[in-house]
Amino acid sequence: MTPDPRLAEEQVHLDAVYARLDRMRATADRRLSETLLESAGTPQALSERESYERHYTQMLTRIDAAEHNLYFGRLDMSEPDAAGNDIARIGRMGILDDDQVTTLLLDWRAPLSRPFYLATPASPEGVRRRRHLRTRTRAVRSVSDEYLLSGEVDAGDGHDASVVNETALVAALNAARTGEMTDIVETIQREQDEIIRNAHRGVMVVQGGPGTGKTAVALHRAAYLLYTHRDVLSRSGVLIIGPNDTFLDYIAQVLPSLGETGVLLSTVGNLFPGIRAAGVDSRRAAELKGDADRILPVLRAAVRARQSLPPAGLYVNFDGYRVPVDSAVIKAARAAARSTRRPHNLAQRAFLRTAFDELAAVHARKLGASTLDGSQLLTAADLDDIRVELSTDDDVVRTVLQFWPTLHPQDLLRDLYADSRFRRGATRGWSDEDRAELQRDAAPLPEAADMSPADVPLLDELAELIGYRTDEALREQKAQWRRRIAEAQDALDILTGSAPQDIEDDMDPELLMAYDLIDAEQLAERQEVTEYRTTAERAYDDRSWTFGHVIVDEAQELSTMAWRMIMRRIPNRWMTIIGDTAQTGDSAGTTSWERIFTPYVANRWRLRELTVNYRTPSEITRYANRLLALIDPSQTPPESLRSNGIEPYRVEAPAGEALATALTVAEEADWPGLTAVLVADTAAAAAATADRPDGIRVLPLHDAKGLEFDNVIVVEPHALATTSPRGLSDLYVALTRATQRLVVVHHDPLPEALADLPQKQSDPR
Ligand SMILES: Nc1ncnc2c1ncn2[C@@H]1O[C@H](COP(=O)(O)OP(=O)(O)OP(=O)(O)O)[C@@H](O)[C@H]1O
Repeated sequence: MTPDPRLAEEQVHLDAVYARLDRMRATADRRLSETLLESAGTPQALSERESYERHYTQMLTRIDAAEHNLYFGRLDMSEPDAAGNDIARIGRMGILDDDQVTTLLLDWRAPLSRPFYLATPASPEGVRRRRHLRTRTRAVRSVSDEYLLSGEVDAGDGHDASVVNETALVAALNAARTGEMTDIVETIQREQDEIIRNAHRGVMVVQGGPGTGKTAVALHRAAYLLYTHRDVLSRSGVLIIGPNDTFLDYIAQVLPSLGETGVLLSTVGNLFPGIRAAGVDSRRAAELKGDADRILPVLRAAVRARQSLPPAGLYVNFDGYRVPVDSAVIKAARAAARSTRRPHNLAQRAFLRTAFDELAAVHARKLGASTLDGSQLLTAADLDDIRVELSTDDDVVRTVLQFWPTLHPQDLLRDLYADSRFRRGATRGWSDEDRAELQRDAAPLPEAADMSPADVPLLDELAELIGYRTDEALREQKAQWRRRIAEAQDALDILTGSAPQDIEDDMDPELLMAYDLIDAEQLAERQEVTEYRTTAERAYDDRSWTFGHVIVDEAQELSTMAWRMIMRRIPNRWMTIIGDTAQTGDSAGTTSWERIFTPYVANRWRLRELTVNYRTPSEITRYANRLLALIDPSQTPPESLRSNGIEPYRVEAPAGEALATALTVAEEADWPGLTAVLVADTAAAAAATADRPDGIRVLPLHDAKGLEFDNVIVVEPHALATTSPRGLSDLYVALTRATQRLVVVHHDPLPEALADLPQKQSDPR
């Protein structure tokens, strides 16, 4: 067979592009080394060095990310442009030649690349021919062409369009899964492209069934927005929220593979600085904590309960007198603080000011009253003096502050859970059962370990009510640090000034601490350097950070309290929301987008839908769609793009042995690719996970959300469908995780949607 001349032609261009990429890499490498060698004496020089260093490092990251499949598409236009060009080559990054004028490669996100994704024979967008290239290790392996103008057939150059038997899309969909999501830049489809590049600057909800590419679209939209609005977004950052850490690990490589690293990926549970929520709630507790109508009044009441009144007969000793601190004084101070309408901690100053005014007045009345007629003998200046003295008397300040103490969100939430009287007062109108759901022992756990994901939005809400800012807390920590350094310096001066020569042999442990702190000084200097942290890192540490764009994936799982927390991070409301209400498993989650967004943006949110299922072959989708009809008959089931001829089947297991049987099926079958065994019970999944051969994973359903595998075994669907109130949705999620093969292993009777699955005794390949 004669070699295809198109391969040679494209190889010439590919070589030129890689050669240029290598030169760009060498230049960036050299500049980075030079930058690192420069000394940075002044803070300004240090700052400049840091910013160059970041620039070259990012450039190298982009270059490295683009290495694989750098050049993948070409458009031949029907008319040349003004400069006489009628060919556009499209790749993972834009590349200009050494002259900085000639375009060797267009970035896939550039406007000129768009027809590559949009053109169809019905609407060719000026494109005559679209070419897909498959390359590996810098060599062109295959080329396939599509002719978009009528009359031009796929044969003009003597070669059939299907040099590759499958189109790039089908090849991508059939590829074995690696356990990590990959990018789809080469095969983005029209309805997906319209969402990725959508110019709407408000809330856009992307609804679509399982496997329609919602997550893929969200990630490519992030990459597109960073490219198109780099100035704004590199300063304010992009936040992507996912349902759990397993999911975030699964998608973590997609943006770096597109050369974008400045995005913060987080779960709701990790969104409060300093907290990694590891606690677990009962379903009812999570539901109560997630429901703003139920829990917000409780949090408000908890803060107000800390604004208390003194017991009768309380006084402070001041200047040899007993000054009463009675309800009237504290009530006046409390009213003054509340009238500021500021959060609790920030209103404390007003509280104290009024309290000292009142106490000074009480004291002055006693001290300065004329014995003749009771008239006030003290002047206004005397009263001022008393006020100042009261406000600098530790005992007085401590006594008064009990009634408007400085609050900390975590301490307050722990008290609410652990102190039954406090909880009872804050949860008026709740049933005893619901109240008991909040109860938790006051175990002296290490910081943050006891908080659950549902607690995190409550901490955030309390931080708002209290006026607690983590960046202020960090600043305070830093200030403390500097004070300690200064003290250490004093100690060191004394130590070295008066030290005997043999101090090294005879060191007092107390004095050693001074040396330790001097070491710490260098650390403190490094802290200064952390001012140049990346946007994502700074945003992570700062609760009050507001992002330029926020993407929420699996958004149907979020509670109303979680939404309040997220909305605080994005006051401009430029958001992309990805989800499928039919997959809602969390009982605090949503079944209606309208209910979620109307309070924030009224009716100014847009809905976009994805309709094609790229993941699941039609053999599997048939069963999943029956469930969808039960969950929400109004939803149109997504269409499967392909069929693979592998029929799902069931295997019956002895009582109590469904999981063991499923594992045997998985191991004996030895199917190609990754296999997931999905169960309802988290503990059973954890116990069965150890010692599995590579390629077989046992997962509780919650951790499989958003993921996909070549082969999926669903264990005991009846249990999945009945364990939670949203059980049918859970089963729907389970059935739609497979890209190739679905097997159901059960002992209990099957839900009706699966009742006609053919049975197999043992699994044939
Ligand atoms: N245009 C495309 N080209 C190639 N692969 C695609 C395309 N669109 C989607 N896919 C693939 O289809 C699979 C499903 O995509 P994705 O996980 O984004 O779907 P989803 O809608 O988020 O699904 P779910 O709701 O079930 O989590 C992924 O493997 C993804 O890479």
